[in-house]
Amino acid sequence: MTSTDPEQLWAPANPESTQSAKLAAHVSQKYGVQLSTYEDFWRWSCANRGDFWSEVWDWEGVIGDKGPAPYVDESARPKDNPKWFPNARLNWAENQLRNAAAHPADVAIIDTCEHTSDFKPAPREVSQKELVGLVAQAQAGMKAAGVQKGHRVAYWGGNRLEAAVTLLATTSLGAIFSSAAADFGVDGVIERLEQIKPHLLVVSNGCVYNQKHHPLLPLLPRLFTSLSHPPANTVIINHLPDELDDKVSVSQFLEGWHDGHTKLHRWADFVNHPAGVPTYERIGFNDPIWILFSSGTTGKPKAIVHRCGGMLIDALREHHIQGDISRGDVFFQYTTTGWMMYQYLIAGLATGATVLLYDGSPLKDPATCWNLIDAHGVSIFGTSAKYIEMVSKVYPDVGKKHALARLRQILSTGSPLAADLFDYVYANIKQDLLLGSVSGGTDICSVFAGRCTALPVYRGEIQCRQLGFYLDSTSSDAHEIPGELIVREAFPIEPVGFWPLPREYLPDGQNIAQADIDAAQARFLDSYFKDDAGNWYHGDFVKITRSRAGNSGGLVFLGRSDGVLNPQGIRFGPMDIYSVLENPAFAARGIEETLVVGLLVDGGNDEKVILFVKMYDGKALDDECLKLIKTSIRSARSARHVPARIVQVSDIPMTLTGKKIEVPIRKVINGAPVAAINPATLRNPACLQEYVGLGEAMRAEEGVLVPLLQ
Ligand SMILES: CC(=O)CC(=O)O
Repeated sequence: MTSTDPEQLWAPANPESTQSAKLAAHVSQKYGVQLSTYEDFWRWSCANRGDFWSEVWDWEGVIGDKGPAPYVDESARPKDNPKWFPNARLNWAENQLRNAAAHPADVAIIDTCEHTSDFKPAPREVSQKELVGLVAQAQAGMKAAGVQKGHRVAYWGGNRLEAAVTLLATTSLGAIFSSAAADFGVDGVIERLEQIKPHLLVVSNGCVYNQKHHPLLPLLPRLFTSLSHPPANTVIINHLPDELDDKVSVSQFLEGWHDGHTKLHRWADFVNHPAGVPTYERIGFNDPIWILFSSGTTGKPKAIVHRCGGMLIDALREHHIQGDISRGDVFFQYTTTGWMMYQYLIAGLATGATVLLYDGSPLKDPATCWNLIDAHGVSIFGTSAKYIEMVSKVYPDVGKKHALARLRQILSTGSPLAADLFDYVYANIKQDLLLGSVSGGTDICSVFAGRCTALPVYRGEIQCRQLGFYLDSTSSDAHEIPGELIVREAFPIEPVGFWPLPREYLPDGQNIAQADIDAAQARFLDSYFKDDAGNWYHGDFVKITRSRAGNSGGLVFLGRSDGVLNPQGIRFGPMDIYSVLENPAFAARGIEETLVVGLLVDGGNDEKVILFVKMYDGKALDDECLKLIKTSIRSARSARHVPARIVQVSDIPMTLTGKKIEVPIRKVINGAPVAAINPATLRNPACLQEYVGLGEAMRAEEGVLVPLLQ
């Protein structure tokens, strides 16, 4: 330990009893190697990729046929996107439901949602056996509707039981799932469905958020008439009772809507088939399983297709081997169906744990998640860094108000977790738990920098690089020096490509133009690969620390790599600023949200750091607050980090998944047209125009006469 090492905040009581340590011992013995530390194991897993992932398959008892070795071409670069387990056959849903046979009465899913004064459904507990039956029924409905391997099934609605059943039934047939959250605007949904042309749409009649009913049915006519190929069948789920609100009556909608293209069904009718056990169509490891859309802000959303086998074995690596989640655990990840954390959550079923679903606002009543944790004995709670920050401001004394008796891990993602919030969690929520800041994202539908139960937690750092991923920064072995996050070796959760995939994956692809397939694959290559070595570029700016306690190096994420700031040659990420300001002291001063970007000056040779600040209603950015911001940044970082301008704005633009958009706003304030930003990808596109005006004014004041970015 050196004086610059961050404080160790937690350490496992019994690291050798963790799954990762046991697997390392098994590998050491089997391969005659000595893997004494996590770092040894991580290095071995990166150097022996076929063997490592094959060991994960065996250790996890994956149901299916692994096929013979070799399991991957070890010489292939990430850019070659090699096929993994080329002869394997497996089914994702079969593996998620595999615990039903031995433990039919275990609770598989607890389905909960936000209440209103006139809508208070009790939590639904669904046993393993019941879940299998529900999937069999939904599968029968899908078969009757003609759904087959490779067809797309889309879901639009809340994170409720029927969404999970739809996902499981879709994948049981080898069909491809895609989902949009209930709060996605209809334009965003049109843009997604138009790209993937689903055969079947399952849609909720509405949901509750912020104690209000949000009906979706009124949006359906616009959706259907806008799609060039409306789904042949649409199934409507009564998540809100008909009588709640006359705008949401499913009966009226079913009677009133006849467009002749899509056939409407009630969920209850669609699944009206005998329960029993579904059939499982085993497909190839590299066959598509679901399509996620990236929250890119220019152009159409990227339709990222993930591979079946990778999604299965990597989730087991993540949840069981590195997270020690297993039967008896209750896993609650706060998510909507529009975020990749949805798949991350449902994949917890394969461990035998109970998965808790909650649909609604996590903060309208800030006690909500903590009440669920107490009421249902949640042991693993996943949330976002933003949520933890908000809780620290609006409901700080969680640990005094809640027992949190079984809680042993809190996972945080979505954006980097500031060091102060590590302190907050350990001081105000619970001391004896693993606080895992984790990072990955839509592009890989998983986590590749994250938690490991065998390792300590250091303040402000992600614990480790996950097994099987040769993560590095472009500053390479010069650890502690920030650089771009890259993956140096191929990995099995690399997406198959963007939709539409090459024809070998398209059973019904005869109507897809080759030019569209080629354009999608070219966009895929362009999105992630930019050097001759064929490394994967993830788009993050990161610092990987020296290894401590054998942890393979901790990671500090510093913002999107293309949002890197560089005033007077000092490179730093927006997170360096956010981590100072995301602090209850600033919330108390009225700061709600901030965004940092660079304004190019000196012909583009230099830039000035601009901090946009949104204040809570009725609060103004006064001189005292400005002074506090500057002095805090100066003392926490350096004088070079102090923004050249601090500007109050009415809103900070956010993607549908709640991410700030530094890169497009940087372009806008430097003169690029706002039309390049796709408004359907934002929660609050109306605020963009304000940034156009601010950009013009700032450029005029800085004497920038010609816009420097297009
Ligand atoms: C795991 C993640 O990285 C989640 C996200 O930020 O989208």
